[in-house]
Amino acid sequence: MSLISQLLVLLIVTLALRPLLRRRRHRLPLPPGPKGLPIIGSLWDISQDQDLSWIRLWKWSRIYGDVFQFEVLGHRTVVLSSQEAITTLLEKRSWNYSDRPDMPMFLELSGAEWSFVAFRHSDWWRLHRRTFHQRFQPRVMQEYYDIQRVATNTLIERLNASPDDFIEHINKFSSSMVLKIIYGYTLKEKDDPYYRLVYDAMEGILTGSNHGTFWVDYLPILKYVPSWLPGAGYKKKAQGWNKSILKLKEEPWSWVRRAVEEGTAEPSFCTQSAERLSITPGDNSVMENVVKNCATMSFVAGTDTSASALASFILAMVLNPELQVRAQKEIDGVVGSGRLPDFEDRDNLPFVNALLAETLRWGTVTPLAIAHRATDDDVYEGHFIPAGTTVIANSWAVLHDEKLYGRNPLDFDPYRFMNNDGKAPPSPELFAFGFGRRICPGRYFAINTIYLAISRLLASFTIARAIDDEGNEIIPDPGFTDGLATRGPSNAGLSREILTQKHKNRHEWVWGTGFAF
Ligand code: HEM
Repeated sequence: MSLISQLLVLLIVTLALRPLLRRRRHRLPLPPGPKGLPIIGSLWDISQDQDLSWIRLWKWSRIYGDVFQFEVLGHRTVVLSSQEAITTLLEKRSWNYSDRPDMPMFLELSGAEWSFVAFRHSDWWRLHRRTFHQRFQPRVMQEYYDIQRVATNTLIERLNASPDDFIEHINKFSSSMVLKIIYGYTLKEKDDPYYRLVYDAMEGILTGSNHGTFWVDYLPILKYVPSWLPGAGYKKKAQGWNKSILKLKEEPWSWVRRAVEEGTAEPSFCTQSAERLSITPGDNSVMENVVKNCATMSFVAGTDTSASALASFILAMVLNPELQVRAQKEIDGVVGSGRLPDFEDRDNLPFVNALLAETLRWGTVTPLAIAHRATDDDVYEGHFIPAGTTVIANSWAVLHDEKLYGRNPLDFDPYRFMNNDGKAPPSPELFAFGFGRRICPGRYFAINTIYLAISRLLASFTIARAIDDEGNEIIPDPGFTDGLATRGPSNAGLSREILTQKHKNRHEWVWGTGFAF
């Protein structure tokens, strides 16, 4: 029998026997869910539904409940869509839900072995998390203020010079900050190699790490299938991503290494961690590898996420000009026109804070967070959750729950956070950054970044609607992209409608309250 036939037989036998071999370890029923077909389970339903992944899961939750399950190729996934279920399982019982499902597409085939976001719950993951946390805990945040101020001012200058390129400017804004903090590297104005590198790798990272996008995540044996076999397109995709994903780890680190050798290195996450852990860059120690992994992880995690939140904010301002006027009045009243808003102004800017909260809620950057996995068998409200189950929290569903955030959750409405009767809804920060022991460790830095950018943009510009050839305002479609991290303007809503108006009377950034920086 040829190798292919052997592999196919092995595959079919594995799939057919999986349900039979699975022990029924508990008498309680599994959570409700779609029945699915023999062997493939709900794969057909999933592949037929063209909705964004979190909308599809939200729709299923309306049919099967806030805790439902489905099976694909013998792999069980439980989806949590309510605050109660997420808090109980992922927060209160985080000892059992801090593992990750296997992500062979991402970690092995695409070469992202540095990505500790995808590591199993293990000592190896703990070592990375501790190393990262040292430089991203709240008490360190002030050390980054100057870098955040300079990056925000540069963003304003770039927007003023070429407003049409606003998507590129916000991308550069967030990557310039992480490059500086992590490697001590200053982003070049044009053709920066590391900026290009991270965006070259981004498609593979966002798609590959979204668990379940590829069958191989459900059936890891498929990673051994030769890439020339029909249907093995995922392997070719992974090979295409592999090069830039690997380079992401090596190239910026080599730059730091050279800078250290030449005595020109600026203090950064890399140099400070190396000093603290007595590593010499290039010594090939275990800890050198850990620091390199953490650095690469931060470069990636910190680049697209904050940029995505800012893109959603800009879209929200284009859609809701009256909110912008109100926020600008608040800023003018508190800060005046002689300087830009700063970190210490934050407590005095309640409406700007409400805009920030609503941006995190409405434009949910990571709508399905990142998949967790149950380590041991568990029971929730009379339903059995077997060990090994993948557990997905639908953060988007919770952040759009009318019971928590009031009416019209699809509308951008910061007033929902301005309630003075003591019944303000829960802070979106509780759901926007993941859960339990795997909660985003970069969230303090991300919130500071978004706050400063929002408040300084509002103080500097009025973000106006584009005008079409007939003189009518263009109202962009608030479309969101699919994947691990989404984007408000999606390069489809705002950019397609506004940026492609390049040579017409288009999107307008009007110089605002008239101060200099
Ligand atoms: C708006 C900005 C951001 C959002 C919405 C966001 C969201 C998330 C989410 C949902 C997770 C998964 C949590 C879970 O598994 O439950 C995560 C993990 C992570 N994030 Fe962020 N993040 C943001 C910014 C950042 C930044 C700026 C950094 C670093 C500088 C960062 C570093 C990380 C790391 C290292 C992990 C992996 C944690 C682990 O698996 O233990 N994030 N983030």
